[in-house]
Parts: sequence; structure tokens; C-alpha cells
Amino acid sequence: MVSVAQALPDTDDAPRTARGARIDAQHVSHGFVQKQGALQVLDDVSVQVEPGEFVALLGPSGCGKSTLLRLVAGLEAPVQGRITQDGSDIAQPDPSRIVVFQDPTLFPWRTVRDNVALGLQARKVPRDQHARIDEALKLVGLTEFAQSYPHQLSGGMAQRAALARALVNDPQLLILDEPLGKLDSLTRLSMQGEILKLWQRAGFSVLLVTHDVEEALFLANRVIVFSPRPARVVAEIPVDLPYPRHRADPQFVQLRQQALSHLGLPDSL
Ligand SMILES: Nc1ncnc2c1ncn2[C@@H]1O[C@H](COP(=O)(O)OP(=O)(O)OP(=O)(O)O)[C@@H](O)[C@H]1O
Repeated sequence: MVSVAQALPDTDDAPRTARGARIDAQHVSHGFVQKQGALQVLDDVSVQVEPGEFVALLGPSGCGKSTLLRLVAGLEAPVQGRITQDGSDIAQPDPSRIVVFQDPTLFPWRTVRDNVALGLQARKVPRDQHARIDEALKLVGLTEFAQSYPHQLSGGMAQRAALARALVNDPQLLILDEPLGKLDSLTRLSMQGEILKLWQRAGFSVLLVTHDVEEALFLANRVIVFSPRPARVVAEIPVDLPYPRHRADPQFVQLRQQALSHLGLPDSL
């Protein structure tokens, strides 16, 4: 397997903090009570993310991927099993774990800069530390749009603003729930490259949910494939390819076929 250290580029002289969280979900089962009755969503799921690792979750629609992300974020507690961050139980949301959703959910009446500042303001971080906002805006290439309003941004720019809002909190785990799902395919490809650079530069761990097999293989050190609901882990695919990856690389194509076959899909897709 390509280690995270090997994966990082030598060309970037920006300091790397390497403070990625270790996440350990052990034998997690979860479900909901709906009008129709009990709905089991996760069935004995064990997933680990090593410090600085990029892990992608793939699985059929509705199988329970976002539910697992919500549990890791601390938004809900699992019915059974245990989820820890660096050995401590995850009991509630924490700024060290930041979720970026499909919808950037920026406040329309606040400028990009003020949207990015939200987390720091909520945590009453002193103003003299707000230089981080400008750093985060620079990292996502939005410096020139700091004073713009969300309606003045393209979809990709809005999602970059949402990423900056996450980065300003200096997360140890970035939880990405289909963050590029609503973008057109060209913007999506370029944002994949940007996410890769941000991860390589910052050293946080990433847990990504995506429906896109190629996106998972382009970005992740390891891809975990879930069964249809209730989700069980059906495969763990180490992606031992150096970055940047090439979709036409025969090994990439082979991994793609492997992932599709675990999903029960034909490899002609
Ligand atoms: N709060 C909730 N209350 C009741 N049912 C829920 C709740 N959250 C999720 N579910 C149900 O749990 C199942 C799994 O949902 P989840 O969003 O985790 O799936 P997913 O794999 O992320 O789906 P998709 O890929 O389509 O986004 C679905 O059937 C959904 O209706």
C-alpha cells in the first residue's frame, strides 16, 4: 500500500501539520424507527481511518453511508458498537471533525469571508486569530471573492467557500458527504484535484462518501464498499497507486472493475 507519507508531494513547501485523527468504528449497528416500523441501516460495520489517511465509502443509494458519517461526526450515537477518535469515544460534534455536505449551505446575506468566519465566531476565537480566514480563502483560491455574496458565485466556487469554512477550523478529520455531487462534470474533475491538494498540504484525515467509483479511486488511499441496506462492509480496496493518478492507467482500470464488481455492477459502466 502507498503510505500517506509517500503520497504527499515534495514540491509543496507549505508546512504540513500531520495531525490527522485516527477514527475507529467497531461493530457499529444502527437504525431508525419509521412509520412503517424499524429500519436497520448499519449492520456490524467496522471501519478505521488511520491518521492522515483518505478513505472513501462507496455503496448503493440508501444503504447507510451518510448515516455512518453522521455517527462519526457525533451528530447521533450508534445503537450498538463504538466509535472513537484517537481512542476517545465520540459523543458529540466537535470542531476537530468538520462535515462538508453536497449543498454548500452558505448564508446568502453574508459575504464569502463572513461565511467562512462563522465557525471561528461561534467558538469565540479571538479576532487576532482571524488571519486563518484569509489563509483558508487563499487555499481554495477565493481571495478575490472574499467580499462577494453567495449568489455571485458559481457552484464550484460556492463549494470551495464551504471547504474554506471547514478548513478555517483546522480539522483533524474532514468528513465529505458527496461534496461534489451537484457540480457539472468538468468542475467536479477540477475540484477533485483541489481536494487532493488541500489534503496533501494539510495532513488531516478524510472520510468521503461518493457515488462515483472513479472519484473514490482518484482520491482515496483505501475504498470501502458497502452492501445494500443494511450496510455491511463487503470489500476494502487498498489503492496502491501514486498521486496524481491517471484514469486510463491499467491498474486504475483494474481497480475500477474490482470496485464495480463488488457493487454488483457490470464493468462496462
Ligand atoms: N433520521 C432518519 N430517520 C429515519 N430514517 C432515516 C434517517 N436518516 C436516514 N434514514 C434512512 O436510512 C437509510 C439510509 O440513509 P442514508 O442517508 O444513510 O443512505 P446513503 O447510503 O447515504 O444514501 P444516498 O447514497 O442515497 O445518499 C435510508 O433508507 C433513509 O431513509
